[in-house]
Amino acid sequence: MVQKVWVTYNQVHKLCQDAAPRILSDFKPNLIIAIGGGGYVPARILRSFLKQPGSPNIPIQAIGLSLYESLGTDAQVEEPGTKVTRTQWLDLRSLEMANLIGKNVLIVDEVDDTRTTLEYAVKELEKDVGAAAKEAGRSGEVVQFSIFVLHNKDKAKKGQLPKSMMDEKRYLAARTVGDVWINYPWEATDIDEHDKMAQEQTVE
Ligand SMILES: O=P(O)(O)OC[C@H]1O[C@H](OP(=O)(O)OP(=O)(O)O)[C@H](O)[C@@H]1O
Ligand SMILES: Nc1nc2[nH]cnc2c(=O)[nH]1
Repeated sequence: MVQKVWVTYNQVHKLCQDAAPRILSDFKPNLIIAIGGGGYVPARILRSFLKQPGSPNIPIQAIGLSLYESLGTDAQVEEPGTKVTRTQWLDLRSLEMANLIGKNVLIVDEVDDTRTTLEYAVKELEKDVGAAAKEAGRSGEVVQFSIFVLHNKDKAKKGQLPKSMMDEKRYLAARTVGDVWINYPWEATDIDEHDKMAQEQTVE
């Protein structure tokens, strides 16, 4: 049986707060792309910590990717699917997205498990953004992608991220954990029970 851990809203908030200075100094994002559903709440919290006086908020765009589904008898632990499903994508022909060419984009998700989702997101975004830049006659200008996740599971990964991203340390996990199942607060149907489980557990 896989070990389960419970993470509270306050813990998520503080993980975003702790990571923000490093994201601001090293990644300097012009745009956040949240991978839904799990990336939405961390992305929104992070935006408040990335706000600089005198500068506008960093915009958040969303992509919807789904790999896991509830299949087994244990409703709390989901099984990985075999392929990533796109439920929402960016409109790269919009004016706002064209403005992104040559800028820094921070991809946000809550958890890096097998890395399948992040590999898919980075590959597909690089491909689409590259094509948009070419179309705009600006192929020389790349979009620099970086990644922020709340939790990275320390395990053999099925997906790979670009070597340059890892070498240049454009990947940040607020916490590295073992191969446990993390229950996030936004998945809870009874938040008081969720918080109770979080309080009673022995692991942080
Ligand atoms: O590293 P991986 O093994 O790819 O797993 C991580 C992904 O799995 C979860 O998404 P899920 O497919 O459950 O969709 P959801 O965010 O809408 O719940 C999570 O939000 C990540 O996107
Ligand atoms: N909630 C949740 N979703 C996941 N998707 C992949 N791993 C996890 C996990 O540990 N918790």
